[in-house]
Amino acid sequence: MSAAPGRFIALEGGEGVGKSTQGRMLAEALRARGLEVVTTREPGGTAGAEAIRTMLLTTDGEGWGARAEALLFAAARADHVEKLIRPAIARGAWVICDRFVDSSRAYQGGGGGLSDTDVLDLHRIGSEGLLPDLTVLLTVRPEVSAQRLAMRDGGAGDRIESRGAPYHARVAEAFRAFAAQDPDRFAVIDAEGSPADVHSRIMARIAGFLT
Ligand SMILES: Nc1ncnc2c1ncn2[C@@H]1O[C@H](COP(=O)(O)OP(=O)(O)OP(=O)(O)O)[C@@H](O)[C@H]1O
Ligand SMILES: Cc1cn([C@H]2C[C@H](O)[C@@H](COP(=O)(O)O)O2)c(=O)[nH]c1=O
Repeated sequence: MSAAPGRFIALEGGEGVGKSTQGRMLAEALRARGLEVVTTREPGGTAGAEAIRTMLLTTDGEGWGARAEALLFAAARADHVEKLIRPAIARGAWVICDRFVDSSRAYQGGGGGLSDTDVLDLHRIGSEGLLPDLTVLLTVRPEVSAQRLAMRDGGAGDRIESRGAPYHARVAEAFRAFAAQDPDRFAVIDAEGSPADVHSRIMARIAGFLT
């Protein structure tokens, strides 16, 4: 009998919607079933990608133009995919990634103005176009995420989180559009309500991968 296949699940959405919380809960639920689970995040997940994360998100210095920013995210992702994500999937692990290429499409594309074709070209070159088996898009009303962020860290955001409401509205709209274009890959989950409620909604969408 061949080993169960590895799976690649990405959690996506705007700032403070609960991706990290749900990633932890999902990992715990899958480990309880005896599965190997690798949790990781973007930008980051490898030493090189974490170094790029610091360059991208700390508020020192003059910041990056939209194209340089997109290239840096793609470079971080290339290292992450090559060194951590592909090897984990190949040995049969479940990879749960807090953000992946759809964040680049939504932030650098929808928010920053790059075309979706350009963002996907960078992903093709950097990561051979790897896509998650399932992208869980968590959605909440902006006032709910603002309240969660205020409770978590007083709303003190990093360089990208601190961009204004119009930028984040474009990001949210881009995520919605990508999910509508690709309903087989995206599961859009209402992320309002308790963490346990949201977790149950996610587990219901993951069920097909567990049989
Ligand atoms: N369903 C929920 N109800 C209430 N609070 C929540 C819920 N889920 C997460 N939180 C809280 O909201 C805050 C943001 O959650 P979390 O850090 O998981 O979001 P995130 O999407 O990973 O954020 P970021 O975009 O900054 O990475 C945390 O303080 C967390 O404890
Ligand atoms: C992967 C990725 C991320 N971003 C942005 C989104 C957030 O503002 C930060 C990451 O911070 P988090 O607290 O870990 O969510 O980076 C982006 O603009 N493009 C991307 O590809």
